[in-house]
Amino acid sequence: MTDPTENNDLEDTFESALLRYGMQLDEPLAEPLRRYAELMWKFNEQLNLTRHTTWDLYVGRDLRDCLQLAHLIQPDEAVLDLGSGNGVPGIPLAILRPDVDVSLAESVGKRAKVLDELVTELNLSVPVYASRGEHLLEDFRFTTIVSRAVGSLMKFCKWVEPHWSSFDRLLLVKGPRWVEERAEARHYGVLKEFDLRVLASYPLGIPTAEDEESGAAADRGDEVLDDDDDVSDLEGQGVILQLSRKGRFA
Ligand SMILES: C[S@@+](CC[C@H](N)C(=O)[O-])C[C@H]1O[C@@H](n2cnc3c(N)ncnc32)[C@H](O)[C@@H]1O
Repeated sequence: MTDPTENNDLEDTFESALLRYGMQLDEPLAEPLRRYAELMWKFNEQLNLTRHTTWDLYVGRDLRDCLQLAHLIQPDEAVLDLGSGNGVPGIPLAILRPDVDVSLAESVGKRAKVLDELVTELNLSVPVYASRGEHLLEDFRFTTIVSRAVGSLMKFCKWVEPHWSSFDRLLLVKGPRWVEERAEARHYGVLKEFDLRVLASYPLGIPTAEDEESGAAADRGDEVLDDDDDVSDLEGQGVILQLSRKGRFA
């Protein structure tokens, strides 16, 4: 697998990055996704929103995660992106899945204001709440909470623990360190009441021919992970974890 950030010879356009990562998007989706990145980078000059300021990083890290997530949401769901920051994954998800009601929660007021401007400019019908996501759960109900780069598995279990009647499942986009997060959460006993599943796993970086052949970016099915399950086959991969109440998605 190649790390695109180390190769200065690669052409850095949206189209070439999509090609390199083997992603195909129809123009009606590609256009707003391109525009979102351009707007985000414009706001990034005033406020620290993202370090992914090349097309390769945007496509290879942000879009890759959002496309994986988009496959895992059922029609007509109500989704909350908790800790939206720059809008990932909520904004691309709203573009990719217009049938889904997406809301964004961001606790830092200045970032929430920028998110508001982004969704307005992109003509998306996406409410933005300048609030801690878990506080919203006191007044609203969602089917799925999605989140990336906001907190450890253990933190999430604690944040949402009093609010499980306000949503059905959590989908967390995680890098390879999720294995240590799982060990920490197990150690403190916070996973006892929950089922943890790896809904998707995928290679980080540009997929190789072998990745394509072996189906490395594959749905993992919906097996609940047992305490002693060997997950070494997922080493170095990105994953989407689903946390739900025991037996809820049996
Ligand atoms: C590292 S950024 C990640 C942004 C984006 N999700 C991404 O993947 O690039 C984390 C963001 O979550 C926000 N945040 C942290 N805890 C939060 C909470 N409990 N509710 C809402 N926002 C939160 C922070 O203010 C920050 O903007």
